[in-house]
Formats: sequence, structure tokens, C-alpha cells
Amino acid sequence: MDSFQITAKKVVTLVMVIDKEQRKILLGYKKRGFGAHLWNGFGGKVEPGETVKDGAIRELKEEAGITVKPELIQKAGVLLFFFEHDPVGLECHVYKAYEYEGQIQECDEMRPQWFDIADIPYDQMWEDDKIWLPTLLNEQDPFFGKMHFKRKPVEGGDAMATASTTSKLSTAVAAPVESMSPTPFGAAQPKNGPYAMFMHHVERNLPSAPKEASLDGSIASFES
Ligand SMILES: Nc1nc2c([nH]c(=O)n2[C@H]2C[C@H](O)[C@@H](COP(=O)(O)OP(=O)(O)OP(=O)(O)O)O2)c(=O)[nH]1
Repeated sequence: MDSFQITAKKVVTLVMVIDKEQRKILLGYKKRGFGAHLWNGFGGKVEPGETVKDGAIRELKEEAGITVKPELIQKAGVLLFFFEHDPVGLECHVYKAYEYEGQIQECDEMRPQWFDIADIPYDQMWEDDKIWLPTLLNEQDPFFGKMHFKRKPVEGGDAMATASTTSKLSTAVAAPVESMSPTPFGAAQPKNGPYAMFMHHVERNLPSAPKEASLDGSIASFES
């Protein structure tokens, strides 16, 4: 497990928009960057000076074109992602929203689409989503999860000759991630993305939502 030890983490957000009446969920097809070619909720890095929730609302607006009021978006859980041989983990704050304003719009990064909840394309999503997304949909939140990923071997490529996954995230603004990755994105992309989940642990129905995770993989504090 030494190969999964982290010494730092990056905070990212993920917003799941749900139409309870129609039993539908809004997902976006990620056209480029980290998690390209997978369906996902909307989110990204939190910028300096903004709260995690404000970051989540901003990313939803940027990626899906819609607005949610701060009081109508709720923290559902925190997921801590470990990537083998990467000292930087990802602390992903997951939110749920049942109402929104504005017109859903495609952008250069994401193509939004509604899916029936009974028909979520888990085989084209990050592998961990089938573990925690039903928890959110079944209202067994707040939750806390930790997921360990190994890089998938890539045919004809040196999959391990990679710099920090998350250091690529930090440079994603300056340069397209595709150009920095040893794994060519596109047709050769392995199913569910370039990482295979190796281990996971999820705690459900917590008394309140986690606010922060510790580097050792426990909950450091809860939302008040
Ligand atoms: N559903 C799901 N989402 C994940 C997983 N891992 C992971 O980073 N994400 C999400 C969280 C973030 O929304 C996004 C990663 O952040 P990012 O900063 O690369 O997002 P981005 O490419 O949109 O970049 P930016 O907008 O911040 O510039 O991917 C996962 O295992 N499952």
C-alpha cells in the first residue's frame, strides 16, 4: 500500500443534477481533459479564493450552462481518490441539485444529456461511480468513500511512464491534458478510462457531510 501513500491532495467538485419527477439524471460527455470520453457529473478544480460550493456552482454553469442557487445545492459526500505511485490525491466534493435555472448548453469540454436513472451508462463512466452514485440516488447520503486506482496497461504504450496524474490536472489550464499524457486519448482509450479501480471503501448515511479528508484516508472534519 506504500505505492498509494499521498502527501498532498487537490480539491475538485462534482455536481449531479437530478429530475426526481422524471427519474432522470443530467450527465455530460467529457470531450477532453482528465476523464475524457466518459460520462460524468459537472465539476472541476476549486479556484483560489472561492468556497468549494461556489466552485461547484461555477463549474456547473461553465460546463452545463445552468445555475443553481447555493441553498438548493446540497453536499452529498466526499470521495478521496488515490492513484498508484502518485503522491497527490484528489478530494472530490460531490453535490446534488434537484432544481436549476437557465438553458442546458453544450460547451467545448462537455456535452450534457439526460439519462433515465434506470439506464445510467456505468460502463462508460469512472469505475467507482457504480459504487457511490446509487448511494446518492437512493438518498443514503451523506457518504464518504476512498477509491484506489491503478493505471491500466495500454497496448503499445508505456502506461507507467507518467508524471503525477494530478500534477497534470494543475497544468490542464495551461496546456491540453491530451498532449501531456502517455496514454493516447481517443479510439484506443480503455473502457471506463485509463484507470482500473483496485480497492474501494464507502461509508453511507453519515450524520453529516464530510468537509475534509485526511491524507491517511479518514474524515478530518464534518460540515457544521
Ligand atoms: N464521477 C467521477 N468523477 C471523477 C472521478 N475522478 C475525478 O477526478 N472526477 C471528476 C472530479 C472533477 O469534476 C473532474 C476532475 O477535475 P478537473 O479539474 O480535471 O476537471 P476539468 O477537466 O473540468 O478541469 P477544470 O474545469 O477544473 O479546468 O473529474 C471519479 O472517479 N468519478
